[in-house]
Amino acid sequence: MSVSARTGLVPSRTVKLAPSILACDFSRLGEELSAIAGADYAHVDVMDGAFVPNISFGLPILAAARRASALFMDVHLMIERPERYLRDFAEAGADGITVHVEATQHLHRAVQSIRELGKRAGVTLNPGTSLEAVRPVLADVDLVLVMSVNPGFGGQKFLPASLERVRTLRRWLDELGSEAEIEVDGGVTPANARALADAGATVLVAGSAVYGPDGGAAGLERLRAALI
Ligand SMILES: O=C(CO)[C@H](O)[C@H](O)COP(=O)(O)O
Repeated sequence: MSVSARTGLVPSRTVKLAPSILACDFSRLGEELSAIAGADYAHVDVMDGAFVPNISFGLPILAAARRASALFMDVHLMIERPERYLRDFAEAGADGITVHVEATQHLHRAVQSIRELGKRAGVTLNPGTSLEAVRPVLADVDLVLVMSVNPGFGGQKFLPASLERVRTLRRWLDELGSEAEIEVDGGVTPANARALADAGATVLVAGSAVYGPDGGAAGLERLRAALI
């Protein structure tokens, strides 16, 4: 394994890359998914216009992506009361489903339902929400997603306080002996990818840093290079 140019240390964890299809050209969804075939996950951002001030897409687009690609579909539900739709998203092709702590009154039940559907269960929280909100379910989840922008839009600037949040979560998970992933989403670029990995992130989501304005996913290799 390579030595980090920034820290001089050997990273102990492999970092996965999860391009967000929110930034792709939807008129060419199949090609845009093929362009990221070398990634680890396809990140699928579902927004309802209520939990976040934007509407992205829903079940039919996930089902189309599922038909077009064998990639792991990493579905991030930015919707209110996600428990209403967990089965639908599982049946439409999700491999992992992540719900917001702010969007449900029954977090354990939502996580349990995702696992009962045979899917990887994730929880996430907005940048302004205390990390303590996820602590009660840490032993029961497969992934914690740290939002490093306020959710709702791609192309926003990374919030630097997210790095400390990743470090704290990594400590809490290590104390529990948990193998859960720590995923980071929002404003991830080659300039901050290495620091996030060193802080303990194991999955990096990136939209605008992967997909170019004219399509294609040249940014994927730039991100990978930044992690060497
Ligand atoms: O969840 C999201 C927005 O709510 C997006 O996945 C995220 O913002 C990625 O986009 P970018 O890499 O362009 O910041």
